[in-house]
Amino acid sequence: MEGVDHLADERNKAEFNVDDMKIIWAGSRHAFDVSNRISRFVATDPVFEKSNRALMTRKELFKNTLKKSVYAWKIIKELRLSDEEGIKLRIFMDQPGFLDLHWGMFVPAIKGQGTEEQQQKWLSLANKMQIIGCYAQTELGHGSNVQGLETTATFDPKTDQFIMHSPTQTSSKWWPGGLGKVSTHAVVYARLITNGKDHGVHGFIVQLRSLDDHSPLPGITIGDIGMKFGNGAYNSMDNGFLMFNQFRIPRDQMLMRLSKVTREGKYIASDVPRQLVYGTMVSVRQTIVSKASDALARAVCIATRYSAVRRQFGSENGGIETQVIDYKTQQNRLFPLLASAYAFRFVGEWLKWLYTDVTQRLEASDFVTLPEAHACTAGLKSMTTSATSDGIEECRKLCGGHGYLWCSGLPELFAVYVPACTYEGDNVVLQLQVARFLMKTVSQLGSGKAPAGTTAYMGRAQHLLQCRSGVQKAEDWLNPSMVLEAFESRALRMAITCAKNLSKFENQEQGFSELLADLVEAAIAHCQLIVVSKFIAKIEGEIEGKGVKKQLKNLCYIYALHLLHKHLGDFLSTNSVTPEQASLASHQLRSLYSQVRPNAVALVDAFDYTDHYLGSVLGRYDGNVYPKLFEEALKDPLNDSVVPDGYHEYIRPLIKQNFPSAKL
Ligand SMILES: CC/C=C\C/C=C\C/C=C\C/C=C\C/C=C\C/C=C\C=C\C(=O)SCCNC(=O)CCNC(=O)[C@H](O)C(C)(C)COP(=O)(O)OP(=O)(O)OC[C@H]1O[C@@H](n2cnc3c(N)ncnc32)[C@H](O)[C@@H]1OP(=O)(O)O
Ligand SMILES: Cc1cc2nc3c(=O)[nH]c(=O)nc-3n(C[C@H](O)[C@H](O)[C@H](O)COP(=O)(O)OP(=O)(O)OC[C@H]3O[C@@H](n4cnc5c(N)ncnc54)[C@H](O)[C@@H]3O)c2cc1C
Repeated sequence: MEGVDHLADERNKAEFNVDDMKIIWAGSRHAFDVSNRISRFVATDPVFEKSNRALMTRKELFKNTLKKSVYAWKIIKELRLSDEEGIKLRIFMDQPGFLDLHWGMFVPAIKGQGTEEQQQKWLSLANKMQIIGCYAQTELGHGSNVQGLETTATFDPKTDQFIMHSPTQTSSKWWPGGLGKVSTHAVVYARLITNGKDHGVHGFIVQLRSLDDHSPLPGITIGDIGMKFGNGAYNSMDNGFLMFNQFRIPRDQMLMRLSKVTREGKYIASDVPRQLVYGTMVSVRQTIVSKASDALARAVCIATRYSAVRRQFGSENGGIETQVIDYKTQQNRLFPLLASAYAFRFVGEWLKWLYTDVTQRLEASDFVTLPEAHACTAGLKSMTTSATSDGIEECRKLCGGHGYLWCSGLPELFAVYVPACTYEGDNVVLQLQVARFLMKTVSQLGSGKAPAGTTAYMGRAQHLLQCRSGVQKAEDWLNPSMVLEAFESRALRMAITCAKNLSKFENQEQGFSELLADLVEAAIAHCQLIVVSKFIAKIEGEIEGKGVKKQLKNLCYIYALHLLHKHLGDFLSTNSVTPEQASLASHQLRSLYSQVRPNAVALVDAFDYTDHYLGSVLGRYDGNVYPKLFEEALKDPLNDSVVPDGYHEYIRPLIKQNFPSAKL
């Protein structure tokens, strides 16, 4: 029934004020207002219609993305939207495209690595979108191993230019978003060579296409790398390839904030760590964590609303059947994902703070917290994107058969989201960076240098290696210090075991290679501890709103205890908990599920997503699922005619068995 709220009963059950929770989810009243206003604006503007994109050809989809992106930019300029509003507009537009890379990587790379002069020149063009840029780092042969990139930038002192060259097929740039068809410029990462000496990978601003007719400049071969996973989905993006044939750029287009090449060809390295050349990746990894909570929340919102609408079994005497959300199995799969969405939100907020702090320190030439910022952004990017990808797929299964329909919104969400496990650093490669950081921290224990920040717990190694969990009854698992201690002792013991095993090898690098799998597990345990501890810090802080804190506490303990349950092997093998304590945790978890159940729909309403953004018949706000599924089915082009195209050619001859005789 149109206009009826089929989920009204669910909403009436809520034991907290949803509007207050919306503010907590958004981060502040101001952030909520911006998000709410921009999402409604996008939802009502026909240019941002997206329901038809799965049926578009690649070319149509690409052109449609251009149209939306340019329209978004026009709105940003005409309405004088702030940066915050502009970012929200792009998010709610919900179609990956060149704007993401221009604003998300090209501009930040110039800001982070360009001199004041370079920033003035290039940012004034980029900020007005008079040039469009992308981030060209990955090559056909190397992505993870940035030091293995092959593209060269050789200084020619005669002409005061760099010669950009792709010496092999594998040195072709391959993957950069926006490169294939749109970008006029790129920040290109290449090996800097002066006087025959290789100084490693540096960034260069390179013009790729004519600003008059968009044709590639002579010496440049460029194109799109082809279709990617899923219909619609990430195929709106022109990920590209690029080869240079002795292509020349002026010397002042090397990004020279971190190191310089003089007119004479002298290389001057500054005294800042060389890793700052990777700074753009660190900044994007930080934003990806908040985006993980967004994507997971979308999937969970769809699965929760649909689970409340969907009924199967349990009818007595022809009465009403059971809502599938009432099955404990459904709750055991769904509620930890709901809790994870909130957990990633709060750790994302904290990571933003950490990133801002390290940026300010770097400006004051304080590099002390850089390794921790790198480890946290890498590890949390890895952990949250892996959990979110798995979570979206789980939500699809939670919606049964209808979850597999395109109009559930879940297949496309998965297809767009899953490459997050790969871009900005393969998730395993990133956890290995965390593992290196942990091994270094462990090796310094007892040296008088106290571990700080997220590894401060390692400073209590003596206690954490010996302690036994004090949990005696199920409710003890609602005690923050008991939960934290279990996670800390598990993480520390896993790290120390790795360090001990490493020390058995004469050659540390060989040992590291042998122990890769264990090291990744230890890194994940450390990252999960960070997320749990930041959630606990959140619920221990001031939280306004009727009943809000209680809900967040429930979600926090669901998050922690489901991890304990999922990684029980780690907790038991490190003696961080006993089997009896683990079974008390399962008991507590079931009780928490019962407390969340009446609040589940309201907890996903707090995300404040519009039906446009969700793009899901199953997740509609009004729960009016079945008539809308029919409407969607009838829109399919196969239903344009009752008798399908091909009937006379194939079906009729088959039925009548009168096809021409086959010849061998
Ligand atoms: C109007 C519209 C408005 C707005 C639009 C707005 C917003 C959009 C915003 C953002 C976009 C958001 C989401 C993205 C969406 C889509 C995706 C699109 C783009 C994707 C782009 C990419 O993928 S770019 C390419 C990414 N590539 C990688 O990530 C490569 C991964 N590899 C590496 O990072 C490194 O090579 C390595 C870290 C794995 C190893 O490096 P190496 O130099 O070999 O290092 P080691 O020898 O191992 O270590 C040396 C020491 O250096 C330390 N280290 C390494 N990296 C860093 C670092 N980054 N920072 C600090 N320190 C670092 C390392 O730990 C070692 O330390 P030691 O102490 O041990 O010596
Ligand atoms: C949708 C999308 C958008 C992208 N956009 C951009 C962009 O805009 N700009 C850009 O420059 N790049 C971009 N990329 C490229 C991306 O950054 C790389 O694909 C990514 O960094 C992974 O590198 P790779 O492809 O070389 O993977 P590989 O490193 O080849 O990984 C293959 C396998 O090897 C494993 N592996 C690799 N090294 C190790 C190791 N040391 N130890 C253990 N296991 C290892 C990995 O875990 C993985 O299982 C994009 C990629 C995608 C999918």
